[in-house]
Amino acid sequence: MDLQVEKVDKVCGEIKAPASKSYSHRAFIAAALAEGQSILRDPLYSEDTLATLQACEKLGALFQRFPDKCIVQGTAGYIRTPENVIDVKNSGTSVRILSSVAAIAPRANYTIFTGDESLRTRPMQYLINALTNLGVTIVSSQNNGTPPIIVKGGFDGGKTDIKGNVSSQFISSILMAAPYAKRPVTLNVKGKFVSKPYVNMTLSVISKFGIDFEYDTSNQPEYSSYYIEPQTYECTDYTIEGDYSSASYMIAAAALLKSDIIIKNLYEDSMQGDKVIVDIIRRMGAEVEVSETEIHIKSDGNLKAFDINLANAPDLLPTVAILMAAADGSSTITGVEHARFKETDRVHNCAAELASVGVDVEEFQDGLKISGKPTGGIVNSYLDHRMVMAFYVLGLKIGHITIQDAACYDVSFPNFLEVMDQITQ
Ligand SMILES: O=C(O)C1=C[C@@H](OP(=O)(O)O)[C@@H](O)[C@H](O)C1
Ligand SMILES: C=C(OP(=O)(O)O)C(=O)O
Repeated sequence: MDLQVEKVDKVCGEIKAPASKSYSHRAFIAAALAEGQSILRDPLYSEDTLATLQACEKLGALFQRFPDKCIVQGTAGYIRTPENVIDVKNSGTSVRILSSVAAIAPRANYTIFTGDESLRTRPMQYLINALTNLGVTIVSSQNNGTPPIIVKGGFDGGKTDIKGNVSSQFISSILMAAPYAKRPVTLNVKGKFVSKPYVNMTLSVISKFGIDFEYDTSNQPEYSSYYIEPQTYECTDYTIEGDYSSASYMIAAAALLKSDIIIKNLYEDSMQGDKVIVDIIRRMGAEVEVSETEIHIKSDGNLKAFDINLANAPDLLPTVAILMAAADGSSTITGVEHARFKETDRVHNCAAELASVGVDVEEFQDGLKISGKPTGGIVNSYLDHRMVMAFYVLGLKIGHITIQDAACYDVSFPNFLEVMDQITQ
């Protein structure tokens, strides 16, 4: 499906941000690992989070899905080996976190994870190495460090190191499965630690499900250390907060256009790194009032250039790139080399597609230098949900944008188009 986007004048209304993708993945997995019945309130049912939910069902948990909640009968860690391979489609979070989880299945059985063409390029080697040191048998089927991944049951535990510069999902993965290792697990994250807020989100979820852990981050940037002893996840009643990454498209539209909009379900004390989008639009010139559970944005649509490091918020790269393209002057994004290993190489593809709509862009290894002015044109989405949603917002500002292969916003934000229609009427 191609999307034709035309200019609109203003953004207004009151809207609820969709539920967090990252918290939904973690809540589904923690509930699947818990003893007893958990209630997960306001979860996100998108293509990615459903990939995790269905994988957890194949590993033995029972899910009853309702629009506003999900009731999960957990496995208490006694997971079973699926009858067939598990296809997690486009979801990096699923393949990364569930690879460690599959290792707690009974010994001698194998779980196989695969996914779509993009997923089969996602790096896994650091996780494979770190789990191997913990007594797990795990291989990349083609021996090239990417999925398909084959995991044998059996997670001994012990001590392992991992480099933190490629994906925090490797660290979240080991932390989520560690309580069911035979022995305590010590995980040292070495060197640069990108996307760290996501690891803090993992710790927050496992702690809500009764898991105790210790950590020491005082030696950063050399290393950060995590320690978890054998224990059982407890069922709980857990509410999933709104998603700043998904909301970033509404927030960006509000900053770029004349606006007066309230976005609910965004928590002021959220641990999400992508919360920085609020500071970004403020620095660019929008007026933002933040209260405990919502934000109120007003803008005249004129934005100033600025520079930012997005190492802790890589999913904002496409959103911030289009904001910069519409701003006056020249702006720079740094710290996002790891965004090259997402659904697509987002550093390169953002540069290519901004150039194709008339923007001056310079690409470097860890970021982009961007100076306006976009004129419009045809945008290749590379089947990447965030490229679709970001360029859609740019289209609302400048008009005359056609986005190819645009249906993939389903991956994280199934009602994206309805929500955008609602606020631009
Ligand atoms: O753990 C998570 O939920 C995520 C971690 C981030 O990945 P990296 O840690 O690979 O940067 C982020 O890009 C992804 O969308 C979700
Ligand atoms: C990178 C993303 O997700 P994942 O790693 O789960 O595929 C994303 O949602 O932008």
